[in-house]
Amino acid sequence: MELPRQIVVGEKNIGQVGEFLRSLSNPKKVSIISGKNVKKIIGKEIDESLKNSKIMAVWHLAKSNQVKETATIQKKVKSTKSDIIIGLGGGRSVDIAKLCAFNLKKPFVSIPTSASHDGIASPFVSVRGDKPHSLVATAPLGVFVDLDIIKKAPRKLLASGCGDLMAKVTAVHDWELGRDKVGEYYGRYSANLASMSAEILIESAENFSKKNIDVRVIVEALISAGVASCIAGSSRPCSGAEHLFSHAIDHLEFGIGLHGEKCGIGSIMIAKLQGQNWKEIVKTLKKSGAPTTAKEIGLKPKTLAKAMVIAQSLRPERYTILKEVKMTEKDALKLAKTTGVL
Ligand SMILES: NC(=O)C1=CN([C@@H]2O[C@H](COP(=O)(O)OP(=O)(O)OC[C@H]3O[C@@H](n4cnc5c(N)ncnc54)[C@H](OP(=O)(O)O)[C@@H]3O)[C@@H](O)[C@H]2O)C=CC1
Ligand SMILES: O=C(CO)COP(=O)(O)O
Ligand SMILES: [Zn+2]
Repeated sequence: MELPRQIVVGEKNIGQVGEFLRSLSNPKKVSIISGKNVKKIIGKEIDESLKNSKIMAVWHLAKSNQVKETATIQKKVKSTKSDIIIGLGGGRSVDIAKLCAFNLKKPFVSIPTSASHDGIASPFVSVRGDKPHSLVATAPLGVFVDLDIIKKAPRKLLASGCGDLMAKVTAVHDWELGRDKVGEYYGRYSANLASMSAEILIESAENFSKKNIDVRVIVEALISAGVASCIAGSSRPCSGAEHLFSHAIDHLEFGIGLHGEKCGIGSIMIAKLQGQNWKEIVKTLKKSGAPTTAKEIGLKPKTLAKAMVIAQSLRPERYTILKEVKMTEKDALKLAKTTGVL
């Protein structure tokens, strides 16, 4: 089992990123994989901090995490002979850096600029191929968070992270089904850790308002969920049928909604199928500013229904509640209507 060695969650601390890297493994040269928006916002501060710590930085800007583009970036990163590979940004940049670091056998450092997903501290990379799935890569050696950057990021990204957290309610339930119905390995500790990340959000969201959202709680819960995956050795505690629903939407029509938005909406419907308290999920998502309807993310009823029908086939080996129901498009539409998703 591989776990992050050092996790720093601070406020207005981006200027200390150079010191953080020095204390971690004293690199001379680092490759930073990021996106153009993120570089524009914090590129200067990072360059300055690294310069002060006498670390040379090479930037690589990624537009997509498609296999071809990732391979091109990896080639460029390799040629720099960097000591550390940093993923700076949302899930896309963090994933690309994680994969490059793994393939090039270099340490990986995660510097999320949005709390939009739980890949921040996990060893997994979501891969876009014929059938979406996650690859085991490397857990980050270090995770460095500046909450001030995350607070200033578009609110939609934070809300997406809340959707990815609500997914743990249904993912852990599916894991229990796998244990009970097909004798699958079930790690109680990692399951409880993942459940706790969702429970903490459910409790905290009671006090959320538009102007007052506890960003630290959300970031810490996402990190804990990633650590739960490290301990489990798979994304099982964090990804169940609600993730399959999200992957199925991407499979049918790429570009709809953010990852966590789709997972959050999926968890409402999957919780209803599981006989869990789906209304509590809706309440928490609403309090967090996350979408609870298909319309809010531009998801058409037809795509929703098809996604629910094909979801389980995308990962047949992972037992979920969808194995226990014979889902038709008509059933899916009914489910979406009874839960207010449509
Ligand atoms: N490995 C894992 O376990 C997981 C991986 N994922 C993967 O992560 C990806 C989704 O991540 P997500 O974060 O939702 O989306 P993206 O990484 O695509 O980020 C969405 C947008 O937000 C921008 N952004 C990020 N931070 C800031 C900021 N502080 N201020 C302004 N803009 C900002 C990005 O800018 P820019 O263009 O500059 O990058 C980008 O345009 C998917 O590819 C998914 O497969 C999701 C969940 C788990
Ligand atoms: O998004 C994830 C966990 O939140 C990763 O899950 P997958 O293994 O389904 O890609
Ligand atoms: Zn997820």
